[in-house]
Amino acid sequence: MSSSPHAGDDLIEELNITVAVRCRGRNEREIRAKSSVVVSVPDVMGSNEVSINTTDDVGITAQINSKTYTVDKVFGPSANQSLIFHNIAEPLFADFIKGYNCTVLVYGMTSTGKTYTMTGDEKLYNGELSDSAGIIPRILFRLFESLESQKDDYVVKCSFVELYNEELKDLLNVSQDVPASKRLKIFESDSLSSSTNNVNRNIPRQNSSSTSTEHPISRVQRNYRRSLSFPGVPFRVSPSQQQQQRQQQRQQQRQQQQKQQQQKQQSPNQDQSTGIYIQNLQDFHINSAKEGIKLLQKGLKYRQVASTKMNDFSSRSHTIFTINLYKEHKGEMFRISKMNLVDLAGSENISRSGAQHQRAKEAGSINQSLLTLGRVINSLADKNAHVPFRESKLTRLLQDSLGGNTKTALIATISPAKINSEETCSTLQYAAKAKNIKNKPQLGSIVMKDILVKSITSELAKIKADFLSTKSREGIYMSQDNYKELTNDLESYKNEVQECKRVVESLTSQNSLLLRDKKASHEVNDLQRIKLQRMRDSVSELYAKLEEQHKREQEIIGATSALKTAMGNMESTIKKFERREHEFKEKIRSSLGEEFSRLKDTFVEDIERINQTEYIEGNDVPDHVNIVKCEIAKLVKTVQGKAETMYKDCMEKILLETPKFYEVAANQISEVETMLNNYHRNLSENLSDVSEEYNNLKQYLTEHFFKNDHEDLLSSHVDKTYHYLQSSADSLLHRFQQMMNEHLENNKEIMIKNLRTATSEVIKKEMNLFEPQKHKWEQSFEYINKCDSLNNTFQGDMKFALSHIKSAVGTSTDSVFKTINQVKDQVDRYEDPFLLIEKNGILNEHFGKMLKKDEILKKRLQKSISSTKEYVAVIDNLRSSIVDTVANDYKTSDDEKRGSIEDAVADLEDQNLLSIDERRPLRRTSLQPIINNSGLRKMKRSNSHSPNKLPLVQYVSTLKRSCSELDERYEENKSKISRPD
Ligand SMILES: Nc1ncnc2c1ncn2[C@@H]1O[C@H](COP(=O)(O)OP(=O)(O)OP(=O)(O)O)[C@@H](O)[C@H]1O
Repeated sequence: MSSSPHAGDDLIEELNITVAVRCRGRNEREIRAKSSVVVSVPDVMGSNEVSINTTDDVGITAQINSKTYTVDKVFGPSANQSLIFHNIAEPLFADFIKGYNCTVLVYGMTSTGKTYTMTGDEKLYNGELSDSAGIIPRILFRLFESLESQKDDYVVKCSFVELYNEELKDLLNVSQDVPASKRLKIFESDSLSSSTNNVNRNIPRQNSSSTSTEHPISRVQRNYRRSLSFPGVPFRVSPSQQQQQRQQQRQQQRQQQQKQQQQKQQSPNQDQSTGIYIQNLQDFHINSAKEGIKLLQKGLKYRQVASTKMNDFSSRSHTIFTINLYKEHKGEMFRISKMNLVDLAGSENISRSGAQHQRAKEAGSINQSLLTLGRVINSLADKNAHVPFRESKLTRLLQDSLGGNTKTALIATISPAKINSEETCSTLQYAAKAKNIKNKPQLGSIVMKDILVKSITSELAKIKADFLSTKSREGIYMSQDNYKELTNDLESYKNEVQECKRVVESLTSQNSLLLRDKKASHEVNDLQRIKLQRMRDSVSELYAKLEEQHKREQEIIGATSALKTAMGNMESTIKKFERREHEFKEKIRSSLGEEFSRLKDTFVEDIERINQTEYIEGNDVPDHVNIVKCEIAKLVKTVQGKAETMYKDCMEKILLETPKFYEVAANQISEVETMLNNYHRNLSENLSDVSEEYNNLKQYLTEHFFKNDHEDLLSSHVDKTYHYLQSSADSLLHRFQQMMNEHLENNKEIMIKNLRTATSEVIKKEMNLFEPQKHKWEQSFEYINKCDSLNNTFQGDMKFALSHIKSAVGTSTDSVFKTINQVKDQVDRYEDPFLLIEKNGILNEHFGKMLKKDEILKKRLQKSISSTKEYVAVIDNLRSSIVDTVANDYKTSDDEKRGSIEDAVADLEDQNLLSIDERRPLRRTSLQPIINNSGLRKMKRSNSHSPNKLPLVQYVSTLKRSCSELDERYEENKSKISRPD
């Protein structure tokens, strides 16, 4: 709904909304995120411009590319609460005291310090505010300071309303299950007057712009139950009291109608506008700042606050703390003014704030209402006919403050960090826009003192009655109904508490689960963000590549079109050249073709003739070669003969020496053989002696050794022993058993002694017999030694003989080698055949002749070839002359055509009309003298200076003349060549 103009507006001065920007320092989150500062503001204050660099540029470029917004005042991170209050709130406060309705709004992204600015630290320390106290507590203190310093009477009331998810809530009167009739509703004063029986409709609304309260008197009457001295403790009213009240109301309505009439007369320009108020919202009387602070604290306790990713204590609702002031005005009247202190919930990027479920719903609602507020600001700034106030409750509530009749100040709070730059830009944009909104501030309405006093008195009377009734019931301090209601309430509260506890428990467990989910989703989000960043990077890279590609394509397209044009030009030129070429070819073919072919044939014939004749005439080289061959053969034969002789000599010598050598060797071998035989015989003899002795020994040993009969000796001894034993036995026979051992013992030694003697005697005898054999045996050893020495001698003799043979063979070998070396030396001493040939006079003579003739032949050939080359060069020259001439002939248009003529000549060459022989390339330089001498050079020169002056016929005749000249020179050369030197 747009604010409609009213009669008398012309008299009211328009005033722009005061817009300030407050930029806090980077908070911990932003520092942790290493998000740079992109907002330029003064440290404290002193400028009205805010710049923000949304690009990645730095330095001067950053300054140039930054966006700048102009507002009324800018406060930096060092601006404290007191400074903000003095600069923004205090001027409005002065107006508020004067009787104007005022509004202070804080607007901005979440966590930028809206609540800090508006409320700050509201607690009291020894009855004093802290430095961090915000605007509301400071205003409350300032208000009572100011009021108490003045003599004027006053009444101060406060209300605190919250707009949460598009639902209004009285933060000072929080009760569960509020009946529908008691719910807060936004009303416009006109609609109220038509839809309700409220006494207010009959009360003159000198200024009905009050947003939270209708006319104070009606408010007093409607909310009579409220205690003035104990705000927040609601009183119940009995039906009889209600009846009584209704009667009083009706009476008062009548009185008010009369007063209204009077007031209209007093202030005809007032009460001209429509107003917004909240039905059922309770306001509480306060007598001091402390009471106000208590109300504020009570309301804040019920405010919707939650922890979000961006702010640990994020306000999830919009709140309006209203101070209503009834200030004595000209004795019997009181002027009503109000101060609306609005703390808006922060706009937030749901994906960044990590809001889910309830938080996301809240954020959606907040964003929606802020969006509407933005649209309202835009419409007002652009002075649109339609302003969408009705699109949200927030804008409806702020209808009087934006473009209405209040004095308004807007504080836009911003973050300096780059991560919030998008939201900061949006906030600044709205702030800058809001600066253009014009309000028409008007003084508040007036109420008669007696009405105010009466309403308060009646309210007090009700309270008093209540007290009296409770007192009369002894011990019961409130009415029975109230008591019952309270008991019921208490029961239901108990149940609710139990219920709540259970809910809290389940919510706590849910919360822990949700927190876990939140953490996980944060991690996922972080990953996604990184991925997104990477993708963004690659997309920007691709864009850059595309850009480059596009540039190249443009270049290629340009080049292609240039080429096409060039091709078109070339094609036309080629066509022209082709036509001219054709004509030229025809001319050349007809006029010069025959001449040149004739000339070419002549030269070819001549060259062949030269080739044939020069090699055949006087070619006696084979004869000389034959002679040389013969001489060489003779020499070879001589050498062979000498070699054979030498070989024969050598072989003869070898044959002579070899038999002698073998004779000596044979003699020596036979000597050795004789010696060998002698030795062998001696050895055999000795060995046969030895073998004989061996045989003898063997025979003895087998036949006689220990086989000699010594019976006599043995029998004598045995007999002796037998007799002795017999005698002993006989003597001892009787005492055999006693004396046997003694006897044997006694005779044992004797027996041994006897046996020993007998044995030694036997051995002695045997040894005597063995002695001759032993002697022979020892002799056989001598034979063996003899044999050995003989053998050694033989070996030595053999060695000697063999070494002799060896030396004899060595001598003969040496002599053979000597002979062979001699032969070799003789062969080596033969003369070098080449030297022989050198010395050979006949050979040398013939060789000389051959070389001489060869020289002559070469010279002749050289001359013939050079002459031929000259002729060919002349032809080449002629050809170029033709080219020049023809080119000159065609030089009528431009020089470029020369190329086509050259091509034509090349074509003629291809057709074999101009070239003599491909295998002999022509050089113009070698024919320079001829060309210089011929008339062609002159002709060429003259042509080059004066094109088109020599007609083709004239040229051909000159050509013919040159040809005949050439013929003459050729004949001359030919005769020179054929003439032998
Ligand atoms: N200028 C400032 N100086 C010191 N601290 C500040 C300032 N501004 C904000 N803060 C601090 O930043 C935190 C967030 O501020 P506050 O709750 O006021 O933000 P908000 O804009 O109200 O956020 P939301 O919209 O989520 O309610 C608080 O702890 C507050 O103390």
